[in-house]
Amino acid sequence: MNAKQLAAEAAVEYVQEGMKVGLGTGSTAYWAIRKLGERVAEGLNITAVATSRASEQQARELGIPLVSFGEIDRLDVTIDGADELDGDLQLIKGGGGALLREKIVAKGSDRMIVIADETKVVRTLGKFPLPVEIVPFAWEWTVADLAKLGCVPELRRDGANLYKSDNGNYIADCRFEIITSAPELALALHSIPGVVEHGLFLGIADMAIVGKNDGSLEVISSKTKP
Ligand SMILES: O=C(CO)[C@H](O)[C@H](O)COP(=O)(O)O
Repeated sequence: MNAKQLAAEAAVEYVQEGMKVGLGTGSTAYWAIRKLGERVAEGLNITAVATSRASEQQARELGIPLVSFGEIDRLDVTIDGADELDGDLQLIKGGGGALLREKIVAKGSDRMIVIADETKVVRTLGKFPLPVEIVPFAWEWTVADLAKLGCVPELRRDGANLYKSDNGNYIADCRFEIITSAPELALALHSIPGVVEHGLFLGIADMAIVGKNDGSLEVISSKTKP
């Protein structure tokens, strides 16, 4: 079993009968959805919402019952991957382009469990370019404003075209040398009108389950969330 699958399957053990579950996006979340599908096939009764069209399709194929956001007001748990995480459970997400939906779903969950392999754990965030979802309108100005924050922003591409998120927006991948204060950066990003959301997840994750290549698991718990 690879390290991503190991972490994902350990996280799925936290899902109990009757729970409302947020399904993450990406190659690690894929394994969690797969395992959840197995448990549903064995009789586990849950409902779920997905953070991307890709995860929604996977869940449908596996027979995981999906509900609309109008039918529920909160989720019990969300299981999702990350591009980087530090020891304080600050995350960079959005490598798969789903950061806005992922943040909405994670913030609407009583518990967010991050699943990752050990390569995602860093001392300081910033090596992975920070994904920022921006509206297409006047994107040139938004990208110029992002550059003023000390990064090199690059609009994500999808072959010959600009990449569009499930929400119809662009993603600017912002290359910082290092992110010295993620909370300050988050505030600065939200002050730019064309920014819809950014991939810094601060004070949102409750625990991370990290799979290692030697087959072991490390659990990092939040020091700030009760
Ligand atoms: O934030 C995400 C998608 O928007 C993913 O969780 C993140 O990119 C990690 O992906 P993977 O598990 O494939 O490494």
